[in-house]
Amino acid sequence: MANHFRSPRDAGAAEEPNAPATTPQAQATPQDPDDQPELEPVKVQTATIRETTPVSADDFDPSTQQGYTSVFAPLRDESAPAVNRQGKPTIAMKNVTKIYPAQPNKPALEDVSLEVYPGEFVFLVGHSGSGKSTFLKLLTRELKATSGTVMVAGQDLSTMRNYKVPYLRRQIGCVFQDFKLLPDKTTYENVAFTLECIGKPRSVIKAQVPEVLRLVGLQEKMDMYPDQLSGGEQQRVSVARAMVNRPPLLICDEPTGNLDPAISFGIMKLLERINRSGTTVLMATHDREMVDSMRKRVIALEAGHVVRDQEKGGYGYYGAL
Ligand SMILES: Nc1ncnc2c1ncn2[C@@H]1O[C@H](COP(=O)(O)OP(=O)(O)OP(=O)(O)O)[C@@H](O)[C@H]1O
Repeated sequence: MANHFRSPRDAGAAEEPNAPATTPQAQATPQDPDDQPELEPVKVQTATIRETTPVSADDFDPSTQQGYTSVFAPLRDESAPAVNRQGKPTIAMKNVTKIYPAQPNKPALEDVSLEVYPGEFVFLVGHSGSGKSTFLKLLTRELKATSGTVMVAGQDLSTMRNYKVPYLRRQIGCVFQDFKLLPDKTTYENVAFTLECIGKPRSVIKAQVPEVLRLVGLQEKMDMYPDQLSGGEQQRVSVARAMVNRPPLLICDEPTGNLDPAISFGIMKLLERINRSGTTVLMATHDREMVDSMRKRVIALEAGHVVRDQEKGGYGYYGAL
């Protein structure tokens, strides 16, 4: 059995001001210690997840551990009204323009203003080169806007000092097309690494990692390395890693881009479930079928402009280019 509890190799990396949000150490969030509701395990693709106790050698009550937060939040009632758009938005962009120095006459984004509220599920669609990745990178402060204001979770990224950026990124889970797993770490270790890097106690890690792996249906593959997993399984590890600390915002850049349709559907159902437990999800995608079947809010970009912002929208005509 792999050593789940070895020290992080470079826990200090979490505090690097410019650590990209693509890394596990960038993903975390403030915790609510009272948030420990139970939830039925999810059915992922064809595998039924058995109701088991968390895989742990020790018999202890994780909820008594300081810093423990269950990843199993209650699901929002599906028949409940759509998201309440009052209060503080998770994302607020006002007149945002981004110009790359290499293309000074062609803004990648121009005068973009929009708001995304807590609990929303939003698809970001558009042709290749329309500005989707630029949009997402502005939210993690991988890029800074040339002008305008970008607010995430109430924080103004335009004026945020570099040393605060890692703390911002702890509130944003990221899932990418190419998974970005650490190849020399097991499933368990890949997820645990996120918590290790932000200094979570070993007892908390030991409780939360099996719990989140159970949620994504990988509790029986905890000791496998990424190259022993299928693409869909790897993506589920990366989803587990992104949400192990229950970030309020989950950003997904083409999360199903490398997966076949059936597997993609399982990933989308997982993301939808995470969303229904309160996490705001923003997903850039070219997956027309997925967007059309989910009927969520759709924001469409064309040449750096928002050309559509539609409740329960479809993909639109972006497939040909
Ligand atoms: N580092 C960069 N330097 C200069 N121009 C860039 C840079 N990154 C992106 N661009 C340009 O900005 C525009 C938007 O690119 P972006 O990557 O955001 O599009 P996208 O919608 O994510 O595309 P795709 O769907 O292919 O990933 C494009 O014209 C692109 O060429």
